[in-house]
Amino acid sequence: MIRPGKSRIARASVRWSSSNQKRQLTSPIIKAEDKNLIPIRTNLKGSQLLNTPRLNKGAGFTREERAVFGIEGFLPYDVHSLEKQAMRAYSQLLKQPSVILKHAFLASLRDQNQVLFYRLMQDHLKDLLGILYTPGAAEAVAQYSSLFRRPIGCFISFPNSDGMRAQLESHLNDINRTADVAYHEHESTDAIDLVVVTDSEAILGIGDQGVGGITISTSKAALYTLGAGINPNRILPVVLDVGTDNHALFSDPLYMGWKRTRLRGRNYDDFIERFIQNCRDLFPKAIIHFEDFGMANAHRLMEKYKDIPMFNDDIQGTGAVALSALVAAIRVSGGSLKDQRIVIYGAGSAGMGIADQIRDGLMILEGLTKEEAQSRFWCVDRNGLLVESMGNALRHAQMGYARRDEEVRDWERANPEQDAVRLIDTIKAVKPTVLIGTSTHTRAFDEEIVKEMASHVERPIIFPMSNPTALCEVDPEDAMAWTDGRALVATGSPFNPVTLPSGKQYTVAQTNNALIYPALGLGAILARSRTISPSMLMAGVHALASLSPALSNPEASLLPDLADVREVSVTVAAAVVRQAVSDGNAQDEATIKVVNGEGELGLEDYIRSRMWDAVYRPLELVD
Ligand SMILES: NC(=O)c1ccc[n+]([C@@H]2O[C@H](COP(=O)([O-])OP(=O)(O)OC[C@H]3O[C@@H](n4cnc5c(N)ncnc54)[C@H](O)[C@@H]3O)[C@@H](O)[C@H]2O)c1
Ligand SMILES: O=C(O)C[C@H](O)C(=O)O
Ligand SMILES: [Mn+2]
Repeated sequence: MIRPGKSRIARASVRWSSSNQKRQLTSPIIKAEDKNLIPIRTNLKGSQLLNTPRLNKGAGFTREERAVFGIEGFLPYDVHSLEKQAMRAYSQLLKQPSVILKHAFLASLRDQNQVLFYRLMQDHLKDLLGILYTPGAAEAVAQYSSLFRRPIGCFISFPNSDGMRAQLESHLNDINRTADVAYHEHESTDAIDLVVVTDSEAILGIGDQGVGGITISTSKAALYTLGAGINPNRILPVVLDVGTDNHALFSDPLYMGWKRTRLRGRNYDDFIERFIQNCRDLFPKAIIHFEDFGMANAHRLMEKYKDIPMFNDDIQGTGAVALSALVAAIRVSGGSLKDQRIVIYGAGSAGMGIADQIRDGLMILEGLTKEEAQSRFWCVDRNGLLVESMGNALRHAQMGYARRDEEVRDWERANPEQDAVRLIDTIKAVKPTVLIGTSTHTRAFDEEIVKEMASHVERPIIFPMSNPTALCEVDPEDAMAWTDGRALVATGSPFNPVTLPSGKQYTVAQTNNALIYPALGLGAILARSRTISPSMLMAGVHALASLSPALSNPEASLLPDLADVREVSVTVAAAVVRQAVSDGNAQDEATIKVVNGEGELGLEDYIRSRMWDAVYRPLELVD
């Protein structure tokens, strides 16, 4: 992905933060109340206003607003603060007996009162992330059609594709009618900064989910707001319904999507092209976030659209978060990135995205050639270790990583009858320092594998990154028990802290792309970057790695807590913006000025000042 000579991150200018350079997370000094929020102007009154989630305040409407907008008779008398409303909503949520019903409660709150939904989420982010996002979102996606109440997001279905432009325009008009997209003075009035789109072929680790994939787009969209303060009214979550190869959905009478096998080939490509061109026309400033596409399409589309502001979260976001965690882990284990022997189990979008990002890190930071960098990896997929003799069976993204057959010829095999070199064979022969799981293979890193790895290295670095929780390659508690607490572990889904043999608690970092993609998006939006370049990603990696708690305390988590993502995002977005400006990729004059030291605020405060907060803005009636 790094094109030699194109990246302007000069090797000499790149320094990983060392332990004494660890950055502190600071709390925002710019409060929502000080942001000079523009009143919302609307002509909606009465029940129409109450039924418009982007404007509704429920019991939070002031006395004056109730009189002006004709809603006194629609509401009980007392006026409640947003804080009190959030407390009530939280106690209602706690009464829901399961994760899926809690998720459904949050979805319906979002669909009633947007500000209250975000305020509740912000107040209890640590508790609620696992419900709204991974792992809760997985269940919600899978049960989409049975739990459906009211649609949220944008549905572009292939059989309706003649009207695609009109469908997108309707969303734009609807946003302009039911929301005031300019949140504060600096914001432009043309909506849509960000499109989050999935075609649902590879949702998390649960595969093809058809139209239910809309919930991954809406969850990722909510994380942009919670994690980086992107105005929710300027984000469009989209599902492209191109059919499904999940035949269980066909036989479900309640399934709500298009009951056809998945569109492939030319028709698929033309459909995606029309979607991208319509987005470029209607939302010229928007960046496009691709989520959970199948591996073959994900890589192809990323390559095809690399000259527009887009990124693939599963490939690039995941690569970036994994490299950040790896850099932190190496600080603790000692040694350098170039000394690592890295086994990746599950050579799909995420696995190969991680390989590419670490490879780029080796090239930029350690000055390795591409071939030297690729020689540090052994990738194992369903059919075993990737080797050159697999030929055409190798996917394009895997090619540079296939090992020479001679290398493995004399390896000891657990099952010599089989051609494939299994994970255990690879671990025995390679003696890896790093083992990353993106396979969706539950508990694949069993006791034998983990103990074998730990018998060769002092601090085995083990990242079981598959989501949701049930698909994780190893429970961190087991990994710690099998290594006497020596492993450095980070997982994709949230896990509780582990008690080590010493009696100390070990916090397991959540190595989830949610720790970095919101800030990548924010940085790209503020800079109005022409593309999202490899050097911007690498700048984000540096910034995130510099915030690792493990830099100052080797027993601490490898990455900041996902619940602190909003402050993490300020630092990461600042790095991304700076890189976009120094690459000549930024187009936003105001932001460029700030980076050049000509603004009223420093860059981080400027970023905070541009973030959306869950507060009620005053309402003004217009005719
Ligand atoms: N932590 C994160 O931020 C993050 C980000 C993206 C994806 N993921 C997770 O990574 C996993 C893979 O996602 P993806 O988008 O790369 O999917 P993918 O389908 O592109 O890749 C999965 C790969 O694993 C391989 N595989 C499946 N079963 C296997 C087995 N038994 N042994 C070896 N290989 C096997 C498949 O052949 C495929 O190449 C999912 O669980 C997803 O949730 C995590
Ligand atoms: O959604 C997540 O939790 C991360 C990631 O994008 C995934 O596909 O698993
Ligand atoms: Mn994903």
